[in-house]
Amino acid sequence: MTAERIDGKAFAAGLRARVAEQVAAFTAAAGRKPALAVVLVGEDPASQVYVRNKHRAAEEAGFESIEIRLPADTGQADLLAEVARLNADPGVDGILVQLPLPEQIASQAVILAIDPDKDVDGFHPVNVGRLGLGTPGFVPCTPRGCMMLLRDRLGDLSGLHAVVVGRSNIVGKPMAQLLLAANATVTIAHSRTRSLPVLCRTADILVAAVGRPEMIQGDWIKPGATVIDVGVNRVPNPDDPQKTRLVGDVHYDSAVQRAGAITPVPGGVGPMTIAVLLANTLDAACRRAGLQVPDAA
Ligand SMILES: Nc1nc(=O)c2c([nH]1)NC[C@@H]1CN(c3ccc(C(=O)N[C@@H](CCC(=O)O)C(=O)O)cc3)C=[N+]21
Ligand SMILES: [Mg+2]
Repeated sequence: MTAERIDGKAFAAGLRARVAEQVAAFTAAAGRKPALAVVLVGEDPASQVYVRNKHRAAEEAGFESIEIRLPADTGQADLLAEVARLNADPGVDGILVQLPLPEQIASQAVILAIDPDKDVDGFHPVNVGRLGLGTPGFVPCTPRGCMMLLRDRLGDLSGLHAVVVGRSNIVGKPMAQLLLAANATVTIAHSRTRSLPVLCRTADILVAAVGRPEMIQGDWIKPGATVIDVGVNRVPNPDDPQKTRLVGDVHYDSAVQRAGAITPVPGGVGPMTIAVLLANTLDAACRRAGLQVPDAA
């Protein structure tokens, strides 16, 4: 059996096109473009690539894209002042502070300072609480994108066993909440979980978000399962040590022989993250303008 490849890149392109249409409708109704502000502190090369990609995707979809770059030695107070300025700016709908932040800055303090109604990452405790309660709020982009791919592939998730490997605040925990809200039976596994391969083999849905390159092997996968690989790991390229290669948390070549469907890396979950960021920003703009929030998926 060879798994179907879940084309996140194509799905994300479709989502971005739908968002672009809704952005045009918003701009006509509100008399201004919806606006996303992305704050980058420092010069981490990977972060620069992500921020550039977000900027390009936002402009292509018709958003006003505001990029704020601050030096690597920026103090916490200065970053908080920047966030306060963006909170107070009525022309800004969504605020994203790129993580990780330099070590002199406590990311929790920064996240807490963002207006929850502009928190398009869904990282603010108010939005984390809303997700837990099942009340309207912003859902983190990566898990929301994974849910769109799962619903597209499987439809109703009721009663399926979902195993989420990884318990981070930005992926594992919110992913588990979303699966639970969709009536899946959810297990959260992590680095201390005993008999992880045996547990994974009971999963109808396996979400890999541990940040360990190619950790999950084909023989950990239940035949026919749907595998969502959230990992984005840069590893040395064996063919050319000067270069790196992007791999997931799943060993793709062995997993593809067991799974029913699997997301590749790159081209799976990553592109969805950016498309959902745009969908969340449009939601924020509509809510702030008192317009009806369009259906994203
Ligand atoms: N406040 C904040 N919000 C985030 O959402 C956030 C963040 N900080 N910090 C970093 C992580 C990571 N992240 C990704 C976005 C897109 C791809 C993506 O498009 N990946 C492409 C490949 C890109 C490449 O080649 O490097 C793919 O998987 O096909 C990956 C990872 C968002 N993050
Ligand atoms: Mg862990």
